[in-house]
Amino acid sequence: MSEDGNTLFKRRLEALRGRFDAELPQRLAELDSVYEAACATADADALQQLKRIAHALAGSVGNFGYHALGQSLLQLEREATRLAAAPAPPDCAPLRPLLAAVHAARAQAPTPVAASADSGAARQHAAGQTGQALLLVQHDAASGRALKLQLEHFGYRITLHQEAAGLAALIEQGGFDLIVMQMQSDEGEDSFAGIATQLHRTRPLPPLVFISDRDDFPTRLRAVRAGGQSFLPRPLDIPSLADALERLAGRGQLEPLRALIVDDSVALSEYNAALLQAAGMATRVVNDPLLVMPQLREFLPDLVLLDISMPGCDGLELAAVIRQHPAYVSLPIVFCSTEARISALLPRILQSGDDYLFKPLDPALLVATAVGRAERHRTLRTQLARDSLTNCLNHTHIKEAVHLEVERAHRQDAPLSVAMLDIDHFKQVNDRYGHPMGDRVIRSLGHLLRQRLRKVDLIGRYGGEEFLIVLPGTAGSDARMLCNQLREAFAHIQHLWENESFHVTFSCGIASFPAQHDAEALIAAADSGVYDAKRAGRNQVVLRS
Ligand SMILES: Nc1nc2c(ncn2[C@@H]2O[C@H](COP(=O)(O)OP(=O)(O)OP(=O)(O)O)[C@@H](O)[C@H]2O)c(=O)[nH]1
Repeated sequence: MSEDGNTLFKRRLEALRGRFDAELPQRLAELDSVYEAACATADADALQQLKRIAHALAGSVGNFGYHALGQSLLQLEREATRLAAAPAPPDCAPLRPLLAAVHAARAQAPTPVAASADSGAARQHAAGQTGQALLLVQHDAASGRALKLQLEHFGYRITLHQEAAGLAALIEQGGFDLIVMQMQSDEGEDSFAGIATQLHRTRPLPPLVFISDRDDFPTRLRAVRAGGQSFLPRPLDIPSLADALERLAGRGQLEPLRALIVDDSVALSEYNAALLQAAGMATRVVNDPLLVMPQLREFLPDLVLLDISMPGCDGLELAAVIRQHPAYVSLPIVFCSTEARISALLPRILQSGDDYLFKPLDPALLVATAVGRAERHRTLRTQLARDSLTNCLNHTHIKEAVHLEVERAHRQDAPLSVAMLDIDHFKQVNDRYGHPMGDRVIRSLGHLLRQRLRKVDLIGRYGGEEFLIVLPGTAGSDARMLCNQLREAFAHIQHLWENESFHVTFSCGIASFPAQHDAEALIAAADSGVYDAKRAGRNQVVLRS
């Protein structure tokens, strides 16, 4: 985390503690009054309630620095558990000194809240961004400008640099996500690569791709020694370069991991959310276990962090209900509770959960566990949901995404557009240049869409040479403008085959919610828009009303 990020994070935790401090007197007063009721009625149910409140508080206070208070609450909980299990009407007298100890511990000043969740294991999950910054180092002005233009079609923000002078300073100054560098220039063999080699010895460079006029072993070795992670010989195939850049930047994994936090304590769940957000995760908090199922469906978490002790439905019961749904059979569930409770329930916890953490939660352990589990789940789910040629969602999953987004648009009363893109005269591409070249053209369109669309947009390969994109919050007229930009960018991409280069276009149909009211109607209308665009001459966008 950067200095600023860390300061902001600390401030946020302090603010959460401020809220927790403000709520604490009321929670302790509630404990007192349940204790009074338990004494007056000698009722085991009242003792159970006392136990539950002490347990919930013990789980939260430690995270806000009240360690002595947490310990005294645990002792109170233990004693209440013992008394509630006694066969005779319970005698509350042994609880009085323990309750007094709770109030005494409350008077002790808390220790500062955890400063940072950063640790070796707490890796920042790369944040997504459109328009990655790319440094293009090309000696030859004309080919540099042409390459700049081609890469801009894919959505990269390009800085073109043409001389050895100033190159080291430019790279050292930073701010580039990727570097594409020509190996040879007329200033001498490897003049650029020599600079990269010097820099590479002293610091990590951004992912670096070399382009070379020569393709022999010594040249490739020099590229490796200069820190090059990819090497492409000329004549340069632009989609292959774009593929290499996407692979190096790991764009397939840029969407943040999602954690659903289920805990009846508002303060504790927000605290945990702040820790996970600081580690790059997107979070959603649910304080009422009965509201979890719709949130699972809408938020599609990569992990559920589940408190065990909750009123109405405890964490173990909730996990069992979640597992009844085939879609959530492999969703990681991490339970949280106090050590004594986890130890007692371990067999049941391991039956429906994947891991468990003791409260108060250790921030670094929480982050490491959550990120690690969520990352594995995401990788697995991605492999199942993605089309292997393009790395876009496959047919089933993009259709499912349309259904989910239509539901969301209904709920939020927000616009939504879907667009079907169908490559023009694709049979001719295959017939003339061969099937593998056709595959590369399909991949380049998938790549362009990933680069140019927002993170919230969904991209799927609907059929052979057909893509379906889902644009939440986007009205039809805006979608038409966007698809026309995509259409022009794609039409400008130069595909290279042997010594020939060629261009390909697509036709596009758009349909929007609420004019089309359900997912099937949207897809059908977008499809008929494609049909109209083809009939009108191809390489155009048709918006169906
Ligand atoms: N290379 C490649 N070709 C594919 C793939 N899937 C489908 N195709 C081919 O895509 C072509 C689609 O052809 P058509 O549906 O006749 O349409 P078109 O030639 O694109 O013509 P219009 O859509 O009318 O512009 C067929 O030749 C399919 O074999 C694929 O994964 N890779």
